[in-house]
Amino acid sequence: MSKFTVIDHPLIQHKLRILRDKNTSTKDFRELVNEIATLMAYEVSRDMQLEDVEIDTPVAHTTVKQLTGKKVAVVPILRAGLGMVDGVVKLIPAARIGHIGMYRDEKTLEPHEYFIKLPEDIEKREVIVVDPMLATGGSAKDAIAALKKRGARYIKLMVLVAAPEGVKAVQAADPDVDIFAAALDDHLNDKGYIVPGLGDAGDRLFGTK
Ligand SMILES: O=c1ccn([C@@H]2O[C@H](COP(=O)(O)O)[C@@H](O)[C@H]2O)c(=O)[nH]1
Ligand SMILES: O=P(O)(O)OP(=O)(O)O
Ligand SMILES: [Mg+2]
Repeated sequence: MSKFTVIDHPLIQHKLRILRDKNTSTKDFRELVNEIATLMAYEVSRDMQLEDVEIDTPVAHTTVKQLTGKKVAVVPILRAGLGMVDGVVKLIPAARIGHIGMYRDEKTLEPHEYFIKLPEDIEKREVIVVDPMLATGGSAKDAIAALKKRGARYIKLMVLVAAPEGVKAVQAADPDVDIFAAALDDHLNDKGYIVPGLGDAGDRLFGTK
């Protein structure tokens, strides 16, 4: 089974507290989503490979570490995942960006894919799928399936708020995909919203409701 990690750093928890508040403005919501994504990316990239290289400091010749290994692709699930991209790219500036457009049918809660565009060499890259909310898990599972169909092999899922139902669903479907969240909430309500959650992340990010 894949790993599920809650990154509960105090700064992340504090920023998430503001994000959840229904009175937080669209502007602040956007900024906070990016800030939390940056802080989470630090932990999500912890297992990146390093190699030894020799350099000269102004004082001595020495052996130090530098990044090696797989390059990264960040793949937001549209729309809401877009809000996390800049935050991750701030830490991993060479990352390529793919996009997967997905909306949830409000009644059935089934995800529907409407757009996909990925870096050509996606099979060689470590892929970080980003979406603020993991609710039923349907959107994440379909996004991961679409990535695997196109050859992606090294996939991580990074969300802000997860519901137990979504974690269970992704772990069952994709035991090779580690999941990182800033919080594990209580449950889903009958409309498929995470409780307590933060509402519809896409609408709050883009001010569409
Ligand atoms: O509280 C919520 C729950 C869901 N969303 C949006 O839906 C998808 C994830 O839903 P799944 O049921 O896991 O497919 C996610 O992309 C969000 O955009 C939400 O905003 N708030
Ligand atoms: O998953 P949805 O339907 O909430 O999509 P969006 O992220 O566009 O709000
Ligand atoms: Mg939405």
